[in-house]
Amino acid sequence: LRELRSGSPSPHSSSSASSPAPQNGTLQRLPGAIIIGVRKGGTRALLEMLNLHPDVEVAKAEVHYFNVEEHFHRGLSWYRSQMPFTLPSQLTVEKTPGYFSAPLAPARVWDMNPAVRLLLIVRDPAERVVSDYTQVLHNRLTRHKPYQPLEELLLQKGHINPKYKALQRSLYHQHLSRWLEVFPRDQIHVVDGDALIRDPFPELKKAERFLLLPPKINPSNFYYNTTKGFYCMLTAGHDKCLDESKGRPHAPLSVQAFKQLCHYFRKPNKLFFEMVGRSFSWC
Ligand SMILES: Nc1ncnc2c1ncn2[C@@H]1O[C@H](COP(=O)(O)OS(=O)(=O)O)[C@@H](OP(=O)(O)O)[C@H]1O
Repeated sequence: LRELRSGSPSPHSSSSASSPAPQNGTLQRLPGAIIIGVRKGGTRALLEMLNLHPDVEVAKAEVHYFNVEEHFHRGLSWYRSQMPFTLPSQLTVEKTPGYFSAPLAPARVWDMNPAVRLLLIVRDPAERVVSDYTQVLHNRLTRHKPYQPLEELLLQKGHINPKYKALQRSLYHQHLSRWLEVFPRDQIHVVDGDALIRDPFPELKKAERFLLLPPKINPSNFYYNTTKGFYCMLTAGHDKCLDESKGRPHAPLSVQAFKQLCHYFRKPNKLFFEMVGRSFSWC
């Protein structure tokens, strides 16, 4: 438990677990838990909701340490400097959805701390593709860059184009198998992102248990915001919804193309269900 809380590095890593600059008895510590993905799975919602717990402090921005070479080569002291200040009893959590599909990330995370707890939040992979495209589209429109319609990227001569990056990011079994080459299954907790949208509290309870945290998150920490169309958070009189980049209207896709997408994911989903030992009611 102590190792989990302090995020102690493995004997192979060169730096110590906490920064040398204390602030009111607090230090910056390596994370004891990381939300590794998936992109557009609900990683921000999960991080902010875990942050409701008094024993949890989170890195506000995505750190991209294990998946971006330039960051990784800055070393663990740089990584630690991106973390919040915490007391020894608190758990530091960071989220970078890009870790999940980054080939070198599993071994690098293990080298940092083989006892680190990993959270993976998944969502219907077909919906995730549309969400992923919608985000890229939004970024391109904001920068006045040209863009292709989703259907053009997704289909080639009427068939699913397996080279489309957003599609590949939804092949959860492929990415998870790399993590399972390095980490034992029980060190990776799978969160149902669709369930988190419908009713966050039960998913948060399970995550709390997995992280060995005392049960402090309550149903009263959540309320459904009809304007936002999502659950928002309430703590100590503060009301917090995620920003407008979360829960955007999705880009249009024909019913036929969406059906093809669902069909395409049938086999990969089955492999993923076998890997995690549970199934999800995806399209
Ligand atoms: N409570 C609450 N409020 C708002 N949004 C919520 C919430 N819970 C889950 N979600 C879903 O989170 C999706 C975005 O996922 P991520 O945060 O992982 O996206 S990102 O990869 O960091 O860009 C986002 O996906 P889209 O709806 O496709 O935008 C949301 O559906």
